Amino acid sequence: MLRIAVPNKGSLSEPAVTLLTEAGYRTRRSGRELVVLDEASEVELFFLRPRDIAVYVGQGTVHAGITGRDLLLDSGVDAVEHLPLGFARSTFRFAAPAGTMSTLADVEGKRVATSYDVLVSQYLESHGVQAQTVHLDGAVESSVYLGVADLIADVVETGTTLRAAGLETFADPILTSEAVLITTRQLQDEPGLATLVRRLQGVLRARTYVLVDYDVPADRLDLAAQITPGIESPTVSPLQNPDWVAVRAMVPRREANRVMDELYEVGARAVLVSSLLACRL
Ligand SMILES: Nc1ncnc2c1ncn2[C@@H]1O[C@H](COP(=O)(O)OP(=O)(O)OP(=O)(O)O)[C@@H](O)[C@H]1O
Ligand SMILES: O=P(O)(O)OC[C@H]1O[C@H](OP(=O)(O)OP(=O)(O)O)[C@H](O)[C@@H]1O
Ligand SMILES: [Mg+2]
Repeated sequence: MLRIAVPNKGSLSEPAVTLLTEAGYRTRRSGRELVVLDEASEVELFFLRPRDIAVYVGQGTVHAGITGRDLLLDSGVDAVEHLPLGFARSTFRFAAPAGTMSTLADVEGKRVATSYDVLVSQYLESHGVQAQTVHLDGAVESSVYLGVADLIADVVETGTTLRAAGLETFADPILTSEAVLITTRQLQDEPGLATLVRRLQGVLRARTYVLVDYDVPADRLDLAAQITPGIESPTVSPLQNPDWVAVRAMVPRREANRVMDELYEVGARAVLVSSLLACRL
């Protein structure tokens, strides 16, 4: 049984559960289930606090876990990133009252409020800046107005929370984060892990591609195939009318509309785009 730690709350939880469900795992039916055994897939899912997941993985009590890159680094645990998962994307940045700070040197001697003390302390130390960190559990943006800190270091996605607090980012981003699958160095070769990774990759790749089907005059096939080269090569099938062929190919999702326009231009018709649920490439 492969033991996998899954975030039980917060921004990571819902997309992580969706990903595992699409990858064919049985997930929890209610928010109160702490452990789910999926015998068919030979995995056990443990629903844990996102911040604790690196600790469990680092101790080897679970084989793998889903957490944020920022949380992994802040944990200081010797676990490794195995696969980026493409959701809960954010940057981790310094921010201060608008117009008060512009470079990292301005942080010298100041009080920095954060929920990620280890990450921030290590970053400041490696850049030769001395400052005091003030640990807060959340709503860090309010700390400056309330007088417990001079600036903050926190997760930024849209920047809406910062703007509402009258804060502005400055200096380079400390980190770019997203959800990641983590394991330990010792468990990289665990047999079930390869299956988990293949299943997750199958869903992640299926999300980034679409399937394009179209009919094209046989004498235009070469032109059309250049537009949709597919992964290996496009599938070409005969049609009842010998002057035409049917073509099927995978296309990156973000290019789907450009590809449809170009296919139409070269004479393709009945151009259909459909989503994929999962794949093995
Ligand atoms: N607004 C956001 N957009 C994208 N990712 C986010 C956002 N807020 C937090 N994260 C990411 O979620 C992870 C933090 O997990 P955590 O459980 O603290 O989530 P949270 O959404 O802040 O939950 P909580 O409600 O408990 O504060 C980190 O990897 C962080 O980068
Ligand atoms: O840039 P934005 O789109 O505004 O998102 C960033 C905010 O989202 C998270 O807060 P969360 O809602 O988790 O509250 P918390 O501060 O209590 O953790 C994070 O800590 C930021 O405050
Ligand atoms: Mg939060």
